[in-house]
Amino acid sequence: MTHDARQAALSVLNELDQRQQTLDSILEKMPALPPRDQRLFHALTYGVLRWQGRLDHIIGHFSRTGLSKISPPVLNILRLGLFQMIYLDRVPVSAAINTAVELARKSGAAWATGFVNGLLRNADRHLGQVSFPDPDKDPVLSLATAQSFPRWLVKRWIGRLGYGETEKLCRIINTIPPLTVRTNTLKVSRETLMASLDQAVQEIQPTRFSPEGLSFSSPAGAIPELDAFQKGWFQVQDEAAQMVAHMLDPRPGQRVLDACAGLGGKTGHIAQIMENRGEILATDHVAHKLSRMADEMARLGITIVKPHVHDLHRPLNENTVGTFDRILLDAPCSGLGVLRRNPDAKWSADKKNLQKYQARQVRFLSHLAPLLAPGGLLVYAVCTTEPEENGMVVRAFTDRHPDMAVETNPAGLPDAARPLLTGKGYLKTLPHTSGMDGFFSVCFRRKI
Ligand SMILES: C[S@@+](CC[C@H](N)C(=O)[O-])C[C@H]1O[C@@H](n2cnc3c(N)ncnc32)[C@H](O)[C@@H]1O
Repeated sequence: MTHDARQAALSVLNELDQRQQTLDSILEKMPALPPRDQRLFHALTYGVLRWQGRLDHIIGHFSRTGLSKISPPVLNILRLGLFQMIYLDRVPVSAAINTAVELARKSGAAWATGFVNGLLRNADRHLGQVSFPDPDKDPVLSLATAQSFPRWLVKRWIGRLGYGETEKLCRIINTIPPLTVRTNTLKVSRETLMASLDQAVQEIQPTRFSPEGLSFSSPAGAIPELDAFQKGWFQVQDEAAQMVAHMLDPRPGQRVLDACAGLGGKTGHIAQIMENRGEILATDHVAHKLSRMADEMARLGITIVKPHVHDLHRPLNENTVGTFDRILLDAPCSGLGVLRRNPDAKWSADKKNLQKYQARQVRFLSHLAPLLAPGGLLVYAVCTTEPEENGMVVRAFTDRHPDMAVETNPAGLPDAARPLLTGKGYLKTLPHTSGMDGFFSVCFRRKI
């Protein structure tokens, strides 16, 4: 991978076009660039993915060749150039165009150099002439184009939330999300952590709903380089995600199953609420995630977590793993509530198939229910607010498992977060109403 920020961003965008990996998984494998290049790389990659739909509309206005006929790498070069011209004040227009032309030259297609140069110079002179679809004539197309979202998603949101709210939601998803961390209360208090981070970050403040959270902007360096991180004083976690372990209400000394533990964001939180006493079986079907999770637990000073590779398409064997007082299913989902952090997911056609996610979630819940001790609690959480993955999963699950009842007033939830509960006991967050990621969680109690 090159050290040049623009070339690196282009490589990542081209790799995403192969549709086999997510942005997160590509970035994980990428060596870090020098800090200044890293910031520009980040701004370019995330910015282009956020604004891709709008950028394409503008490119379409100035191109005589239809977008589908432009080769994907050249289209990405145009998007990168245009993005810098429109959204990055600190990059002079001439630099945006010249570096795009240079990328085209290096791409090997001789014709592309003149095409990129001509189109971007034309766009610079006549940007004001680009018109956008009229919201009165076609609200879906208008919002989808202006705010850069796929039409199917805007149509679904306007149908459910109305035009005005959908516009607010789209606007906030296109902003850079706050950095939020959760204090590791096994090692430090939120106040001490806040004081220790004060010099290294800007605009630091305690979170409103979570008792352990802090949000801030502009850290001086990469998060893993901060002294407080190296001491294991916090984990990076959005405030909405910080609600989930509280919904589960784990107690010291209990047996807990974290069934989709991944890299251990919720596992660490559960362990700290349990005061690092008891046992957490942390399962996932990806072994290397669990080995990173184990390193993460060591950093946090947590000793009660046992990683266990398991594919939840099969039930866990009760004779081997036993029963649990608490079970968390932080389920794989469409992720449509976290598009602000994962803008590449906007453009994944796979996300349309919500029935596929729903069927998997109901199946996983059904495999976990028999492992819950009578009177025990099971939390189902997803980072999406689409009904197919929220209430419809709850109904399908409780229809099949009449012994499981929704806790309408979960005892572990902090008082400050109670206003986020619906009358049915669902905890729902949306970025445009609370500033948090779009999350859904619900707590079931086993009656017998
Ligand atoms: C939402 S993520 C979990 C995030 C994690 N709980 C956290 O807080 O950091 C969902 C997890 O489900 C896992 N997963 C997906 N399919 C699975 C399966 N068939 N069996 C077990 N785990 C699965 C994924 O590897 C992923 O880590």
